[in-house]
Amino acid sequence: MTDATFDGTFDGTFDGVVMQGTGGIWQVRTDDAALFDVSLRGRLKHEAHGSLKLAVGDRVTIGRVADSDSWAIDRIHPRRSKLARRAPAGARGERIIVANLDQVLVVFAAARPEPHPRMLDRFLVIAEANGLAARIIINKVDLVDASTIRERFDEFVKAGYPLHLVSVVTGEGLEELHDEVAGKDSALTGPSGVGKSSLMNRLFPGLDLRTAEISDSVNKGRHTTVGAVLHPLPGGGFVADTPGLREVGLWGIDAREIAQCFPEFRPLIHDCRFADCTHTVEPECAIKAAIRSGTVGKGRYESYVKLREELAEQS
Ligand SMILES: Nc1nc2c(ncn2[C@@H]2O[C@H](COP(=O)(O)OP(=O)(O)OP(=O)(O)O)[C@@H](O)[C@H]2O)c(=O)[nH]1
Ligand SMILES: [Zn+2]
Repeated sequence: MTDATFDGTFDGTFDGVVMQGTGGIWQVRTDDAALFDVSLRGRLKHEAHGSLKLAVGDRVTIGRVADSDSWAIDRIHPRRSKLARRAPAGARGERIIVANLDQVLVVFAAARPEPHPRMLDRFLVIAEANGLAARIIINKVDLVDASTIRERFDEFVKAGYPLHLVSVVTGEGLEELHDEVAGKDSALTGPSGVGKSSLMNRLFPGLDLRTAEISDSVNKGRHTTVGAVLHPLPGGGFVADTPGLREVGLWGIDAREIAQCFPEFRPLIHDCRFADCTHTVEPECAIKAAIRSGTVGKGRYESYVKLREELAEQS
């Protein structure tokens, strides 16, 4: 197998996906499910300081380095999407957490731990700022009465987010959720203890989310993998476990962009009297009118105001 970029350095090339990586060694899974530990070629390493930074989730072409047993990444394919942490103000560049995602799965629990809707807003804003679709999953619905949960998360349904009420214990809602995850490339996130691993292991038996085998060379000298790790799903697609996202701040998002990160605000923004309306103190603000009429949730608006203030302080 060769391709147009083959320059004689490799015996052959294969296409695959970067599953994980630390310390310059990356694990690539080829399209026929073989795993390789690879490094970046010198040329790409230099480019990595520019716009082309290799990330978990990237599609790559790898090849065997001639006259050796080692493999290297020959080419990084263009990305269709990315989940990135932007750099703090003043710093350059961004850190890509996962490339090539279809959606972000934000998992919270109905109870134990108690859900914080305003924390959920932060996860959703991160997804929106990256142009990614988000799906809200409320696990442990066996612990709380159904109408209480529905009421509690109604503002997110109004905002247009798909909401899955599920329980690993009773099996409720799992079939529908399975159909929305299978075959797709998803990032999994949410607070600790909400049941993310239990849920994925139940949806895809054998996935073994937290105990995924980290190849020795990839994890050399480290106790835990710091970056995202992809878990391939049977039948295609993957789930990316993204520990990094839990601490992701909203660094680098412009305060003026934040209203765009609330999907239920987007169709209203142009109806405000002032084109540069901040939706806080101005008269004839379409968003404040929507809160009064109940089409936009008060809690969501509270998050908007708080996040906007935080971001304004950064710049
Ligand atoms: N009642 C109830 N308990 C659940 C459910 N799903 C998971 N749990 C329990 O919740 C606890 C946390 O589950 P985990 O799967 O470890 O949670 P996690 O989100 O992966 O946690 P981290 O690894 O810390 O991020 C475990 O004790 C599970 O048995 C559920 O649907 N109902
Ligand atoms: Zn306004």
